[in-house]
Amino acid sequence: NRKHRLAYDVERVVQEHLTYVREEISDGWDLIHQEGEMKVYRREVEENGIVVDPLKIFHSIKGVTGHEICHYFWDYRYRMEWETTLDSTKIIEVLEPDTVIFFQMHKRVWPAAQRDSCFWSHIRCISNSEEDQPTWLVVNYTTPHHLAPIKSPHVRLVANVALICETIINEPPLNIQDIKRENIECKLTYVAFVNPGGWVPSAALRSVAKREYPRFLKRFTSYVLEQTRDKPILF
Ligand SMILES: CCCCCc1ccc(-c2ccc(S(=O)(=O)CCO)cc2)cc1[C@H]1C[C@H]1c1ccccn1
Repeated sequence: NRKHRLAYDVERVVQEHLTYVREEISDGWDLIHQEGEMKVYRREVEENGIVVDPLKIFHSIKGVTGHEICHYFWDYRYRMEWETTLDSTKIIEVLEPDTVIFFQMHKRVWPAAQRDSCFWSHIRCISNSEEDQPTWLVVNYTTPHHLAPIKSPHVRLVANVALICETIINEPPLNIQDIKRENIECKLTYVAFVNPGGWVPSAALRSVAKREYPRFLKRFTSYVLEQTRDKPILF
C-alpha cells in the first residue's frame, strides 16, 4: 500500500539512480574538470536545441561519512549556508519524514530569465547485506505543485539530481567506538540531469555549468567538514 501520492515515483527514480550509478564511465563522457579527488564528467546532449548535458561527479572526502554528507545535503536548514546560487529555498510540503517538496528561486544568470525549481527531495539509507557501511543517498526530482505556480518571467527548471554516498573505514580499529575521523572517508557520486526549462545559449550554459558544479560541490563538502569537525561521527 502507498505511503503517499508520490511513493511510487520516488521508488522508481531511486532504483533508476542505483542502477545507473554503477555504470562505468563509458565513452561519450568527457572529463571536464579534475581537482584533487574530484573528477567531473559531462556528456554533451541537446533536446530541441536546449543543452541538457548530464553531469557525473566522483569525489572522496576524508573525515566524514556518507550519512553526514547526505544529511547536510538533504536538510533544508543548512541549504542557504552552502548554496551560493539560490535566492531562496523553502519546504512547501512534507510527504513523510524523509521526503519533502521544496520550492527554490535560483539566482538569475544574466541575460537568461531567472529560474525557479520545485522538486521532491528524498533521503534514504540502503544497508547492504555485507558487514561494510550502508549506502546513503539523496534524490531531488522535479514535481509540479499547487503551491509552486509557474509565474512569468520565471522559467521552471526540470532537474533530476542524485547524491549517492559510500562510507569507507580505513584501518578499522578493533572496536567501532575507537574509530576516529581520520579513519573514515566518504566516496560520493553526484549525478545531475538539469534541463534549464527554456532556451539558453549553449556555450554560455556549458561554461556556467563547468564553473558552477565543481564550485558548488567543493563548497558543500568543505561546509560539511567544518560542521562535523568536532562532532561525534554520524554513521
Ligand atoms: C541560465 C541558467 C540555467 C539553469 C542553471 C542551473 C540551475 C540550477 C542547477 C541546479 C539545480 C539543483 C541542484 S541540487 O544539487 O539539487 C542542490 C539543490 O539546489 C544543483 C544545481 C544547475 C544549473 C546549471 C548551470 C549549472 C549550475 C550548477 C551548479 C550551481 C548552479 N548552476
